[in-house]
Amino acid sequence: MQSAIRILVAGGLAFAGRECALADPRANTEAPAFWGAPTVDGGKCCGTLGEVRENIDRIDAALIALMAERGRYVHEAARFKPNPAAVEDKARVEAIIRKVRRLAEVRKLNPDVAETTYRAMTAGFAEDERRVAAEMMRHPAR
Ligand SMILES: C=C(O[C@@H]1C=C(C(=O)O)C=C[C@H]1O)C(=O)O
Repeated sequence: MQSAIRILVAGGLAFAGRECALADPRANTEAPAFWGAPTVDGGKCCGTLGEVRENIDRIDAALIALMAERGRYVHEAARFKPNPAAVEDKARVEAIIRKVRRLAEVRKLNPDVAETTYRAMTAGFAEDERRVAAEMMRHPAR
């Protein structure tokens, strides 16, 4: 009796797993869309989740290049701070947040996404700048 129950449960789980695999787009990035029509590039994109992700990967590479350039200026900013405790500038961060929210609106990007990203980014950059400032204090090259 118990083994019959075990077989039924195992069969049910296997069936549910198969259903999930069929419905789960992560299992097949070449499957057609479930809903709607393509919205990007004048309706040319995208036919598959794979195509969506190729574009996201291309944009991520460009964003990282821009972040690296931003990072070089953040390191430069450390030269104008007397010590690591003086690195963080909350008023400047709030001004940046207001600016990027406005820019996002113009570009039809959800301003909340811009704000969340920039709060994380400026916190990360400030941490990095503190490390650079501490290094400068240890080895002043004047
Ligand atoms: C780069 C600076 O230092 C820190 C990093 C900031 C940033 O990532 O934009 C902004 C303000 C500071 O917290 C700066 O003071 O401008």
